[in-house]
Amino acid sequence: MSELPGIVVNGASGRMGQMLVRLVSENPACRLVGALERAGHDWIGRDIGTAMGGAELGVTVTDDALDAMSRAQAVIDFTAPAATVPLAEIAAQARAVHVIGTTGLDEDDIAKLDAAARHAVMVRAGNMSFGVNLLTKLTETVARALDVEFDIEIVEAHHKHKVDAPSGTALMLGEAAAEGRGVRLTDVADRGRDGITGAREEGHIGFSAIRGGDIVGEHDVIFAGPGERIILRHVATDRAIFARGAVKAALWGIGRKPGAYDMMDVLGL
Ligand SMILES: NC(=O)c1ccc[n+]([C@@H]2O[C@H](COP(=O)([O-])OP(=O)(O)OC[C@H]3O[C@@H](n4cnc5c(N)ncnc54)[C@H](O)[C@@H]3O)[C@@H](O)[C@H]2O)c1
Ligand SMILES: O=C(O)C1=N[C@H](C(=O)O)CCC1
Repeated sequence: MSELPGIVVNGASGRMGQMLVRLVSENPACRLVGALERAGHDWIGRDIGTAMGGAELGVTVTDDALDAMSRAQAVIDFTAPAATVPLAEIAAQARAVHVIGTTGLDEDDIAKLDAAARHAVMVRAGNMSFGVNLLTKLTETVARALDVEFDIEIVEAHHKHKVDAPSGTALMLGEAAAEGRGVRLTDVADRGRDGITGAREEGHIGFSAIRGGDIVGEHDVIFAGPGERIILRHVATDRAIFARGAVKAALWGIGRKPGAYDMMDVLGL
């Protein structure tokens, strides 16, 4: 019998990293073969299972991405742009699937990721849950059906540790709304209002971000028209929804043609 596909988790000590280590090591369809952390992290050299406060998993936390990737068919990466961009080159060299949940990437970062995706499979999404990807489809459909009399506002809420705004999900939803409207999001996005802003511009898509406590992730897409409002909402209550999507994406990507994919491709939406 052939060996199960090996998966590395980058940012293994993080909120998402620990969730992914658990899901990958419990999944009968794959094996956890590596746990990566940034250089200097306290957990380097320790077994990832015991570092997380559980049973030993036989995988030592390392900052050596080249070595970890030599045993892997895929790497799942929910970290930060400064970690994800260099890892993309290493994953491409190893011809391993790179599943990217990291948000806060700028245009330059995305150009570098796209270059790496010419050599290996990359699956990237600002949100890996089934529910949000379905909501993204619905957002595009509703935006296409309504005219510009309906103002589109995206309101998101996340925990107090989140470092980027708008969230990756909010931007995904904004892109879908813009696509439905037949415009470019960069031309119509209002990403922060303060002071005497003037009246709202017709056709713009607004973003608002709430940060507090331990909110896992909540997104409303509001279509505010004359005399009525349509509100599409997703509420995440468990990070496992993102991790499950990421593991699914890793297994889906193995053996596929190199290229840049997203969760819509994985889920067939
Ligand atoms: N796409 C999705 O479905 C989804 C879902 C949840 C979170 N996220 C995104 O995932 C990312 C991580 O979220 P989190 O809540 O787990 O954060 P976190 O702060 O708990 O974890 C981040 C991890 O990345 C590691 N890291 C940071 N910089 C690094 C570097 N330069 N090199 C190597 N490792 C580095 C940290 O040590 C830490 O382990 C964020 O960008 C977040 O927005 C995406
Ligand atoms: O906790 C986070 O950080 C999350 N980030 C993603 C985003 O930016 O949309 C997905 C939801 C949780």
